[in-house]
Amino acid sequence: MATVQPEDHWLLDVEDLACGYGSHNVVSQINLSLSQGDIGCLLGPSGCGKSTILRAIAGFLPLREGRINLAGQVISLPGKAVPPEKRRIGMVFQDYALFPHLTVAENIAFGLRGLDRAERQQKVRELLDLVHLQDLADEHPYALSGGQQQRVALARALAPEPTLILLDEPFSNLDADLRRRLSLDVRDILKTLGISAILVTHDQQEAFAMCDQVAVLKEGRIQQWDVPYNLYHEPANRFVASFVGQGGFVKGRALGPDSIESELGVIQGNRAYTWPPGTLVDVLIRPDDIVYDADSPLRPRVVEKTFAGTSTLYRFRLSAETEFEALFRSHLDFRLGEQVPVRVAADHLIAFERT
Ligand SMILES: Nc1ncnc2c1ncn2[C@@H]1O[C@H](COP(=O)(O)OP(=O)(O)OP(=O)(O)O)[C@@H](O)[C@H]1O
Repeated sequence: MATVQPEDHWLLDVEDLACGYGSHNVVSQINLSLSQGDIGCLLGPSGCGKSTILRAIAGFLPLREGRINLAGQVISLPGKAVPPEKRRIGMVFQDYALFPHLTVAENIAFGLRGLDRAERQQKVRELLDLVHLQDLADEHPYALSGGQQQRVALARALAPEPTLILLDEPFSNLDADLRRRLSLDVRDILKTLGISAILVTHDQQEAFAMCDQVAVLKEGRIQQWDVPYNLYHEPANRFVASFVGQGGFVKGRALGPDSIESELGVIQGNRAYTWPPGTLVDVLIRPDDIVYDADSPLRPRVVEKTFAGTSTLYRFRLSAETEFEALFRSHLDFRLGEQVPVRVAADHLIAFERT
């Protein structure tokens, strides 16, 4: 298919993609671009279309609109597509999908059919080293833990030296601790090799820890494609603000471009809004925006308390219509019903006009 113009520097460039099943589009107006070596993420609630986009990139689902470019080549257009096996895209799935009758080494060697025996053995050794499974080369998958099986699946996907790796909820069968460690290991491995990847997940901590750019999806549309820091501190809309990170909204009234009057006092930030004074708004309050201050006249009541080891998440009620959360180090220990002096200490002022 046609080669993309040289000025197109993206490794992966998805433009105005729409696709779906049966009569309706499941995703549309999807635009995202990845540089060589970057890890992107599709993050969103169940059914929002994450796997559908991944299938379109892998070549398993035809495009209804738009275009996908990979490494300077157009790989998908409506009615035209490079077949999946010719895309140089590796895939890792939630259920590992290893061949049960093959050993670890044989599973990894599966994708290396073009090489002679010595080259294949050498390559398998390198990959086993990379995923730290040197000692398990002759084991069968059933003798391995979930985390080890997923490392084998990653090594197998990396063996043919793909241009891009697609990871579809690869850690969801693992417990929380292993999930966290393996996601960081996988990031290290991909970064060492300089291989680009797209991760599908509904776990925002995993997305933040592992990815350079994240697309937050809702009902088949990207709400924001951005670096994790901006998603958290500069959410593009109310959905992203609520979906990413913890927190809730408190009613307020604009005093000026960067200050809002609310039941929690006047909240000021580093953002200039264009709305006129008096506009009714909802202000986003993150749990880390609230600090304990013995001198504060603001004394909300504790209505919920979740102990999490080093910290405790409190839910406070200030009035019938104002509740918010706060995260305190756990030595600040308050009882349910207790009134606690707090104040807002936020430098990012995120607010949306009340509709
Ligand atoms: N093969 C299919 N045929 C018809 N509809 C499908 C098919 N696969 C998915 N869908 C529908 O498309 C929508 C998006 O599905 P998709 O699997 O892309 O979502 P997802 O965000 O990956 O969800 P999850 O996190 O639950 O895996 C859903 O409404 C789903 O029911």
